[in-house]
Amino acid sequence: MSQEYKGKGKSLREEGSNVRRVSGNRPQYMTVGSGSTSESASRLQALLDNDSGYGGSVAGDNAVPAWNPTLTEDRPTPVHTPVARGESSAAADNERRIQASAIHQLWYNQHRVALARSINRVVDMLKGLQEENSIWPATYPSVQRAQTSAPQGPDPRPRLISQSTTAGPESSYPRPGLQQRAQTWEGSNEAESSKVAEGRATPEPRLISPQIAQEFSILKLDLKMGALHQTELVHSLEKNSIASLLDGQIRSSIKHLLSLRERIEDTSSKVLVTGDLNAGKSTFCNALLRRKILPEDQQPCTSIFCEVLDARENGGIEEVHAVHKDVEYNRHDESTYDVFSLHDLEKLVTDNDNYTQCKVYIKDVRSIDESLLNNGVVDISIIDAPGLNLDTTKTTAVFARQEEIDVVVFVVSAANHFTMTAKEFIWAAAAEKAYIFIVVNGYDNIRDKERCQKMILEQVSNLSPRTFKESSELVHFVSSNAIPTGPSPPGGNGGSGSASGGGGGDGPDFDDDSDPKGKGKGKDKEKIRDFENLEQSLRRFVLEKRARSKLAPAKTYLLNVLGDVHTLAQVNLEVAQSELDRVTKELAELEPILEASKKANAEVSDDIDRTIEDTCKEIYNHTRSTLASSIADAADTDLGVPYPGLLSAFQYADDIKEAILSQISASVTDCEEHARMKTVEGVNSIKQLGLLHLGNEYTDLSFRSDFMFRRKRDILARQIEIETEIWDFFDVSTILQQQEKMAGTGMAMTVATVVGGRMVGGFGWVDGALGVAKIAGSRNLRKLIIPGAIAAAAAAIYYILSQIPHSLPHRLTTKISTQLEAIDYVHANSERISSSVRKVLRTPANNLRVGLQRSVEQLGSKREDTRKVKGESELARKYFSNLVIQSREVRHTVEAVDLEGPAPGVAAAYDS
Ligand SMILES: Nc1nc2c(ncn2[C@@H]2O[C@H](COP(=O)(O)OP(=O)(O)OP(=O)(O)O)[C@@H](O)[C@H]2O)c(=O)[nH]1
Repeated sequence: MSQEYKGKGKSLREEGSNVRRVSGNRPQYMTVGSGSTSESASRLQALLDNDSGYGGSVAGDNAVPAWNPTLTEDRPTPVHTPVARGESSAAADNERRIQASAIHQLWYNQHRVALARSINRVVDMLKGLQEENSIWPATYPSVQRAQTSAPQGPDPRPRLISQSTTAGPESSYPRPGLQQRAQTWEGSNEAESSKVAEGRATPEPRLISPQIAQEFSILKLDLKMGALHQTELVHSLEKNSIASLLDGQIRSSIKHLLSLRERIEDTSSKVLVTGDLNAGKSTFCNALLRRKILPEDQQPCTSIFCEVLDARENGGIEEVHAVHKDVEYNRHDESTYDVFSLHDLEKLVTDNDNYTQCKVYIKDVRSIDESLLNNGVVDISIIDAPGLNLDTTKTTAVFARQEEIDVVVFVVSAANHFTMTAKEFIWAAAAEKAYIFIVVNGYDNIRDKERCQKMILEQVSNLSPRTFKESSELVHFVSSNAIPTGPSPPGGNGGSGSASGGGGGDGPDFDDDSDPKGKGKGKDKEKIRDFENLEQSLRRFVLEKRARSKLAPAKTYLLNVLGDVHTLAQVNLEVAQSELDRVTKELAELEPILEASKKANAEVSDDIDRTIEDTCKEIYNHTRSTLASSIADAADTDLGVPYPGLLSAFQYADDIKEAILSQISASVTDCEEHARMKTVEGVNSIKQLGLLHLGNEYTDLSFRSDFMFRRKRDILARQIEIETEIWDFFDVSTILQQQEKMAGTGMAMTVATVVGGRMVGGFGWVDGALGVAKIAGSRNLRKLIIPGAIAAAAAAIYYILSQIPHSLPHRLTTKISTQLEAIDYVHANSERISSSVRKVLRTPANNLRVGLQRSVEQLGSKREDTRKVKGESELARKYFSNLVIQSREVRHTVEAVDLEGPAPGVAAAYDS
């Protein structure tokens, strides 16, 4: 950094050469010296040369950008007008001034740097806040009201920020210029309709007390919409909308901070001279310049702002630049202004439609320790504003608030005191400028001077208490027209070498190069002395107290913005913390639920499988056994088919067949009915599982059991095709079976049985016949043999035919059973029924599985979301807790910049 100051060191080492250094576009300053600068003064000056403004402690601190290397250019050694004093006393005076000036500059630099560094930190802070706000939309505190209307039930959102925690001393430190705002808020709060309060049903989780909300000054969200109260508006907005509004406020705050930094780095100061119409503002400016530059008239004449600057800033050329409307003045761009000579000024300022302001470059005729413009310390320009009236009050007030205006000099007519417009202006300006320099002009017109002073001061105490506190320095009673002025520009107003005596008519008449101090007599002398006093005070005010005028706005703004940032950080820290607590709790609850859900998912899946398998197995077995026994017992059951007799035996066989088949079919239907019932049970048990594990999230599917087994009824008749054969009617085994059954039941053996049995049994019957023959004798036997045989045969035939109703069903059943076996009927049907059930059960089962899976997935993604929120909240908490600390630190630094105390150095130089 020291390199940046090489140039300066050189310029100051050239001290004594008494030449003005010209470097580039920078305003030029005189680097002068008496040649008799003492060692201590040189040391101080050298110290100043090397003073980067940061002191030794901050070498290498990258956070602070390099200053303009011309830092010390605004504090060269003042040159002095030789006075008629002893040479040694003049030299001592000179040295004292050099030292004082240097000390003052060191003091000034120190504060300036502290503030500039704080501005940098706050800008970084705000940029960080902006970034954070885009990731984690910051909460803007709302006013806490209608607490009683807040529901008492469980609130899933973070807890309220209690008034006691946020309204502590940390957050409510005094900040400048907030009184009015606080009143406005209080009034509006009271006026809030209960309807609106009721309408806001949702309790806002991040509330702070109205006091804190009122304190927002810089980052206050300015919403002007309809009749809704501002707080209501903020409240009714989405969090993201608030965040984007806040982003806008931060952005404009950063912009303002950067312009403030530019301003405090700017070495020049602007003095705005304003006041009532015809109060003598132009006369006062001319008196300050000791030249009749600005037109004076008994009628209001100044209609535009005239900024008087040192001609050195315009290459030493005296001229007027009339700035075009709606363009920004740039001296190097002639399209932004028109050039006029000084004597055109009168016309320019009185009758003007084309220009908004004039830049008047003049050569300063005064010496460096007398002149305000050319004071050797800082570039000063004087702005003569139009007289205030209802039209111009606002414009001028806006102008006065412009950042580059350091000092407002208010000219008030001693005869008129403060008019209403004057009061309005001062009130408005007081918000921005802590102090106003008041010139009570035309004092020569006042007879009872004491009374005038008393009344004016009383008014000042009401208008600007701080100015009143320093009224000896800031309120001056003068007669500007009594000050002798130099020659006016060629063709301009005023006369060469004569004082302006237009108003009072008692102005002294001095020669140009004569010493007015020496020639003024009596009252005039007094007036001149008063004016010189004013000049010294004004110099002090501008030069010495420029720390206040230039640095105070930066300090004020910094304190305000830091206060806002601090409050925002505190509120958001609490919000982030409660958010973190909430999600941590939520996560702690969620994790086991998720795990249980995963486990349940697997278990339920097994349960479902088991239910389906068990049901199907049971149905299969049941069907199989039912059908098997139904087929086997078909012949023995009452088929309900009456035997129509031998003639219809074949029809009878067909009927029997049909009856057997329909019996089997009926049995199948029974099995299906059973399966249906079991399916309903299965579906219900799956539903129970669903309700158990998914609760309300379970979506039940409507199940229509009557839709099951609808197609199939005549399948069996088509499958079985049995031809009735003759032998089916004579089923011997059935007959024998029948016989055995009868024997078993104790019935007597009939001949036919014996005969039939033997006959059917083989040739054994011959033996039987022989046996009978032996008993009956052979002759008799021979007689009996033929009819006997016929009878026996007839009996046997009869018997056999009579057995058809018994034997036929068995025979047919056997045949059907054989065919059914061949087509694996029992298994096929059992399989059909059970697989149909399986299919039906799979639908709710899959539905439940999907539901369970979805539930697990939802829980999983909820956990992910919660984890994300937790991560973000953690970062936000860290960020805001750092911000709380940082903003507090910077605030302490800014508070330590004491602009109120007496500025060291210069006072000693000018007090003498
Ligand atoms: N008696 C007396 N007359 C003064 C004094 N100062 C100014 N005047 C006169 O008052 C009249 C108005 O002075 P200006 O300087 O033009 O007033 P102004 O405030 O600049 O006027 P506008 O800018 O047009 O509002 C002139 O005639 C001045 O001579 C003073 O101290 N005493």
